[in-house]
Amino acid sequence: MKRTIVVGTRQSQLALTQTGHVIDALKRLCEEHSLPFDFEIRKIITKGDRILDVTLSKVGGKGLFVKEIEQAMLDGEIDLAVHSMKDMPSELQEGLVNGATPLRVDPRDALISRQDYSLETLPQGARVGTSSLRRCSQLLAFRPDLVIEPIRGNIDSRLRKLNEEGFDAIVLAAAGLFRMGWGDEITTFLPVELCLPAVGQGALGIECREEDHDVRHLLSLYNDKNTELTVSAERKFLSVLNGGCQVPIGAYATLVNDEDETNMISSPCIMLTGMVGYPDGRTILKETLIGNDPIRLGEEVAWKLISRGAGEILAEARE
Ligand SMILES: NCc1[nH]cc(CCC(=O)O)c1CC(=O)O
Repeated sequence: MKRTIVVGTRQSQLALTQTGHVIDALKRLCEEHSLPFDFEIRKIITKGDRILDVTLSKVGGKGLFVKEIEQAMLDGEIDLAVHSMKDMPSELQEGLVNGATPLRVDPRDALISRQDYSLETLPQGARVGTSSLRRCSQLLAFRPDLVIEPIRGNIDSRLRKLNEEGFDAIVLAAAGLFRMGWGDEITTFLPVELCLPAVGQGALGIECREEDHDVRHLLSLYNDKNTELTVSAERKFLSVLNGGCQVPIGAYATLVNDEDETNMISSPCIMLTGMVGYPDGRTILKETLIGNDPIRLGEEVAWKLISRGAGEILAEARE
């Protein structure tokens, strides 16, 4: 008897597309490993989807999109759910776990501009659309003359607004555009040195019930250890700073060496950069440290920034 795994998803095009990709990958793993599973999609409308017209940072509440999906999972209506890692809350509900962190794709932010402007060549006072305080802070630090204006909605409606609302450019995560097959829309990528990505950007998380051993076994086959390590350092950094999805915080971790001089595999070495900045870009604090343990590393980078005044910046940004 085949078990049908019910996959919950939000209705946005991005959510549906990501969920589709993950189901395809899981089906391939089931074939490879002779696992007897079928898959079925169930769409869920979350609170976050119903209030897209309100500024999300004002509505607050971490994991706005995730809560109802988690309840459906606890109720047994669905068995797993695919989340953009950067939208996944730091604390999952009791009884639920992140069963897999698949291989991360491009973590960078991308500039989509009319007339092929790069961030350097945008005219003085150009209007750039983004609702992210993190993007706003870093763009203004580099180009204080830019006029940053909020732009909300799904990726497709933001691309439409670029033209309809007369923006010179907008900034979106490259990952979402690639997953949608819209990579061609990208004018330039913002280097991570200029615009540090959101914690977990470009990665996915796959949530399931802690006790669901069939699903957890399947998901363990889909996990990417390196992505899991680097993303957990970034997420620890964020949780120490107590950041939600709308704070001027960024972080990006990579593995710096898998081997020591003798070419023996040594424990992975993680390099984590964290940033906190005023939304107007007048000050940006950044810190880079290297370490073996992702949790300690995340804490250390956060404490270092706190000792340099990150707490005051965040308190002001939250007002
Ligand atoms: N904040 C919304 C959001 N959540 C996840 C993505 C796609 C990128 C990703 O998976 O990291 C986006 C769009 C964006 O920021 O441009």
